[in-house]
Amino acid sequence: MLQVNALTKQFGGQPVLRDIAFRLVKGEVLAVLGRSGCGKTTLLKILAGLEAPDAGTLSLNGQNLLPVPPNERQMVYLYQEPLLFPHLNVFENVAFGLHIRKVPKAEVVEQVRALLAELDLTEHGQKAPHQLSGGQRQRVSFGRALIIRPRLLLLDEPFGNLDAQTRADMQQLFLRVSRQHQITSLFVTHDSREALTVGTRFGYLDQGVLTSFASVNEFIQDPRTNIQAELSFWESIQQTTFQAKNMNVVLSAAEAPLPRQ
Ligand SMILES: Nc1ncnc2c1ncn2[C@@H]1O[C@H](COP(=O)(O)OP(=O)(O)OP(=O)(O)O)[C@@H](O)[C@H]1O
Repeated sequence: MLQVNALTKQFGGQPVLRDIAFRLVKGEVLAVLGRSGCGKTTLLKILAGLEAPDAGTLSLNGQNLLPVPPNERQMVYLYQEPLLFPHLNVFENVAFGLHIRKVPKAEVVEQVRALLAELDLTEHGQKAPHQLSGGQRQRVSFGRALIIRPRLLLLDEPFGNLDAQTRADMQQLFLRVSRQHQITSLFVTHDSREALTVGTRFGYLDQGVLTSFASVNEFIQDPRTNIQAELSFWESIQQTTFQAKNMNVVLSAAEAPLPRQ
């Protein structure tokens, strides 16, 4: 279990995170919605060990994480821009984390093949990163993360650069794979629909204050998430279209020649 308590951070006297507290059980995905500049990246960097908090505690399965250096936290931080080694092909990029852990070669081949198949990348194993599409590169990056069985996956708008369809496909893939491997994740996004799709728990970060919601309904109902406003917008569009269609039916009926008596 990940436990975060009373975490605070300032930059130049300006508070960026205020008294952040939450718990995450294995396999849960905390989707944190927040506007630009609300402190999402700072929170992820503190969890990953790339920034130090000013105060607060951070523990994973009872272990105090604060003294643990980033490379020993067994966390993976995924951003919008997939980080791949340009000189290694897809297979070797995914295998990298196993090679540095001295996993026997035959086992590496078996694990990487299985993961590439899961990520629909089997036919791209020999390609270099520059020969892939953005969505494929992001899948390889995901594969590099998953292969080392991270204790916590930190996702910072990971699909923000992808077109709407590829983004939706990646969300589904994330859901399938993270459920299957019981990956605990903190997924930050500006997009409420993405938060609703990937999250099992929900939070809203505003000016460094994290609100955790007890249920998806509370998250949807909170006006700050803007979900109700968006739903009303789509309902009004639907109504307008419906009325326009009906109007067309009435007009075309009026224009139709009268049946002969
Ligand atoms: N190293 C730093 N030094 C000074 N200020 C910083 C530093 N890092 C972040 N900040 C400030 O902290 C605030 C939060 O930054 P952060 O990157 O966490 O925001 P964010 O929510 O991830 O935004 P975005 O979605 O735009 O990436 C911003 O006002 C930013 O300018």
